[in-house]
Amino acid sequence: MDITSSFTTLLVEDSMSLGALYTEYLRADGGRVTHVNHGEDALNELKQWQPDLLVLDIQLPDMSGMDILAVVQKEYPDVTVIMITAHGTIDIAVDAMRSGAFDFLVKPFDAKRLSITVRNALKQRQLVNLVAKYESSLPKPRFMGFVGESLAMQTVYKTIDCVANSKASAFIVGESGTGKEVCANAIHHAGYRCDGPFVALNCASIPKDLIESEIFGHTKGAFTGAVANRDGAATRAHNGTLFLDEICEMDLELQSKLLRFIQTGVFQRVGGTKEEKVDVRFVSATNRIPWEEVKAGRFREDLFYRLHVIPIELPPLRVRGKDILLLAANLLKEYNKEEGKKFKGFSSDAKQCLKNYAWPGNVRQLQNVIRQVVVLNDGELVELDMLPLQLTAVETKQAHSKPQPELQPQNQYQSQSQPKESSSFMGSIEQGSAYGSSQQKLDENAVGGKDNEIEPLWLTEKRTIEGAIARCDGNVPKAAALLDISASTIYRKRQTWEELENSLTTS
Ligand SMILES: Nc1ncnc2c1ncn2[C@@H]1O[C@H](COP(=O)(O)OP(=O)(O)OP(=O)(O)O)[C@@H](O)[C@H]1O
Repeated sequence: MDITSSFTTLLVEDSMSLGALYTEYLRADGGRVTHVNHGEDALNELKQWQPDLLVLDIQLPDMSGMDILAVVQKEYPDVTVIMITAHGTIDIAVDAMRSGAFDFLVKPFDAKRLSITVRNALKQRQLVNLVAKYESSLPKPRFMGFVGESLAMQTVYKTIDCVANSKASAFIVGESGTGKEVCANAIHHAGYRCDGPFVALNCASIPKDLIESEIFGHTKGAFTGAVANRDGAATRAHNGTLFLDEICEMDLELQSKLLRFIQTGVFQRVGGTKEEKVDVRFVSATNRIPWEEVKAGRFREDLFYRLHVIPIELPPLRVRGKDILLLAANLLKEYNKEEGKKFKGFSSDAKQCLKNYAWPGNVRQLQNVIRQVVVLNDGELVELDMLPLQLTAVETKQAHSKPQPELQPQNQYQSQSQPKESSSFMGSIEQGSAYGSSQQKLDENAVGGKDNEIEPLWLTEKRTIEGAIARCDGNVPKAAALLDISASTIYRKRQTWEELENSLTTS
């Protein structure tokens, strides 16, 4: 293919006669040329369209070609610039190349000289485009805070790229710990709103009677404790992104107020009388199945359609193949650094175990496991017996068809190669006696005794979680934070326990 067969050029040359001459040269080479003779005109043209080549005289009546070059480098980096210089300004032309111009031509030059420079410039453009195309077709191992090169994650990255510059509402679904917040952040930072604020609001962790004021703000005296006017998330997110995490946990009454806000961008503070208008892009997330919530009457259908414009599904870690080891290796490196350890990698048994495990808590659980291994062990290679018992026990991907309980944050992570006393590095919640006895049962089972005392895992988990809530004086969000799970996970689990208990009493 002839690379010069069709290219567009903006020629900026103040001399009418030279402009006409260069236009003729460029057209003879196959270019479509627009000629202007003032810098201001050039900048106006560039606002309307971007040529393949900008052939730019350094000395212009109203400004220097260097000023235009600076604008092009910043705002239109894909435009290739060739500077035209008189003998006395060669030094400036050299500076121009340092600042990103492709080449320069010294006046006077003939058609042949111009043609060679243009061909070189077009050839370089073609190569740059080819490399960019090739690079974009390669799987990306990292993307805007994500680590992962599986096909499933490449699809997520592509979707984020496509939606980032749109104002359409995005709705992220995925199990707990799959990276929904990372995704919301990526959508914000990859788009034109990146210089604006990113405001995240966890609808599950804010008490019901405070959430309206958290979103819309309040006026002084609106309720007991409202000692001053306060901006809500809606105001703070103006010109940016409002991330509504755990949206399905939102109270139905508030859902209707949110619907109006989403439709109009207009809201009123709690206790206020004035309407305020903001420009906000909405990104929502849930680890529930949103349509099921609509069918169950817990999530308004009209709100669902407003928010669920661009759905993004984050795959669970267990279906992400080689991402498990890629993430594990990255985390090992990171935690090594933080903990001053020297691990270089994983033994093949350990790798196999990590790959086979079902990861019900997804990336967050993997983080916890690797952190635990690094804190509790020393050496160069992570061996199988350094992994928590839970991983080396029976649960495999095949056995795991739906989200399972999160890993317990304490002794269940106990490394088999370490003494028990060293296991409380996460010690935000002390070991409850019920939890302690269940660990004891596990240990007894490990040495082959008292099988009849083993209870279902969900009961152990329930005791641990309810114990943590009791220790936090009934504050579910606080307990969730200390257990390193989300509040909605607790609510979901409570529902499941209830169902299990009901089925046990009826059977
Ligand atoms: N692909 C990934 N690469 C690197 N880190 C990740 C990835 N996915 C998640 N993480 C990390 O895992 C942790 C959990 O991620 P995040 O909070 O975004 O999950 P989530 O789906 O919002 O969970 P939840 O529903 O429980 O709130 C964070 O520390 C995040 O940085």
